[in-house]
Amino acid sequence: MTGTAAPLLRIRDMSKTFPGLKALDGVSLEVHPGEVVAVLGHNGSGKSTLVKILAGVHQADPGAVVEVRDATGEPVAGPAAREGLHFIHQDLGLADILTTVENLGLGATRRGRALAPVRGAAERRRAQRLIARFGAGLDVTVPVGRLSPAQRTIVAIARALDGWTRPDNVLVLDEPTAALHGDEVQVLFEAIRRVAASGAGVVFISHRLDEVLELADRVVVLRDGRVVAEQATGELDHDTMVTLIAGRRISDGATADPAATRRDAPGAPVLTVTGVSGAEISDFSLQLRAGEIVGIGGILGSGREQLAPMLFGAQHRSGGRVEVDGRELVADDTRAAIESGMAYVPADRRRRGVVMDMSVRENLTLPLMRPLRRRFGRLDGKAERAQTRSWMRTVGLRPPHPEQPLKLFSGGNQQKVVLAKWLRVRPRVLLLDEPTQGVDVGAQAAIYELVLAARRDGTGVLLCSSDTKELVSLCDRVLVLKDGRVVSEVPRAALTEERLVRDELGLQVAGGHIGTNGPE
Ligand SMILES: Nc1ncnc2c1ncn2[C@@H]1O[C@H](COP(=O)(O)OP(=O)(O)OP(=O)(O)O)[C@@H](O)[C@H]1O
Repeated sequence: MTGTAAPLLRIRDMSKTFPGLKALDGVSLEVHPGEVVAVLGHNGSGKSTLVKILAGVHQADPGAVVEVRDATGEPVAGPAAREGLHFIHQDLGLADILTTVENLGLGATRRGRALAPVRGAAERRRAQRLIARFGAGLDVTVPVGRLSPAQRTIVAIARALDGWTRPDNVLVLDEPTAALHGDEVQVLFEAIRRVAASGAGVVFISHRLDEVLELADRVVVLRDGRVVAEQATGELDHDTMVTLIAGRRISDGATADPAATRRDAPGAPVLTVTGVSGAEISDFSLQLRAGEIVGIGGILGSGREQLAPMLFGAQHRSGGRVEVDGRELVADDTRAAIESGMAYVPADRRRRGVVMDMSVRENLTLPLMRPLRRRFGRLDGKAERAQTRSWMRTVGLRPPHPEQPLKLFSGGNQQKVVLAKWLRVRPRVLLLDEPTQGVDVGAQAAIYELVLAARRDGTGVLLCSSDTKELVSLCDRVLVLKDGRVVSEVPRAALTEERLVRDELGLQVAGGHIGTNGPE
């Protein structure tokens, strides 16, 4: 709905200059009551910077105007204006060492109950109720740092909505669905629609264009910090949005066909997993061959999120065997896994993928220095810099500044560095967890190309993804997990999104509508 009422939020002429870079350049934007406005743009286009300025994390350059009004059109000033804006940031802003109960308690703190002690059972029940609204059953008493990315997203959403006080507020969500499965996304969308229907305004940032088409009334497209388009969603389709974001026509990579890029039939087994068990995983077995991409699908809690870290040794496994090229790996030993030729690109890049204070060059070089060593063990700086430049071009890093610490890059650009870092070592086995989470359509296509190239080189790829479109695009076959066990194996010929969703949810074939996707 695009109301004619006065906007709840009006931004005019917002710019932001970081040293050597103009991240925002004269951005203007309005959000009306009941309206969902999507802000789109390539990685590094300035979306998060805009959100961080609204949240008071960064200060805009002089001259910017931000007006917050209530439903009667009256301007709201000072702290009340800030209280009228609620945020879910890309990094979720949770305290990892605190439990869900305590993180939700922090929400209470903001609303003036700072000194109220966390009242054991009552607070726990309140936390469980809030979380249950999002269809998630999670242990609200363990530190949030031990939850999966999707579970943490749900805690952040519950916290933002718990802080909701008035219908004329504005909810700002920066890529809230990046770690969520389709089913969980629908739960979130229902919550967002309820918020908008009550008269609030919503700003929604996402790279998932189908979701934008489904949820948003209007899109505002940023390119290199400027607004380059503003249009009602009803006038747009997927391809037009891709073109507006990239500034040119590109494929979004969703049509990648692994069969077309196959060099040979898959080779010898590179990864053999037998009867592996651990948290949320029971008796998992798999044989992954050289030059094969095997997908792992499953909803939140299916075990999908635990599998890759468990095989890599980053998460405890209580039984079973993992062999790379026929050699057994010691459980829970990531160093042994790396030495065996295994590489792992985690979903949660901020915590496990990279060293944020190090530069792009250092992060890229870190896992494999041997080829760059010269006499007396010194690194060949020239070769290192050339290699860094080449990888930056390959993944389209923006801005192309090899010496800049990783923490100063946008989320999507950080993801590109994590991927490049592990592809550089040419692993035997590549474990990918949500590899395109948070990356823009152009980078997604580039990442798919890199994964297919790794496979052509004989790498065995295990692709764990909540994105069924991604699994269908890339995989030779997909194993679907449910309640920690493999419930189906879908070969390439039978691979469709509908089939995967059906298996992931454990749905029965109903009236021939679902599951009529050809032979197995
Ligand atoms: N603290 C900072 N210092 C220097 N540059 C920064 C800082 N924060 C962000 N930038 C730069 O500002 C630009 C905009 O980043 P921003 O995080 O807003 O992008 P984004 O559109 O949210 O990208 P993504 O889709 O990858 O999340 C990027 O080039 C980024 O490297």
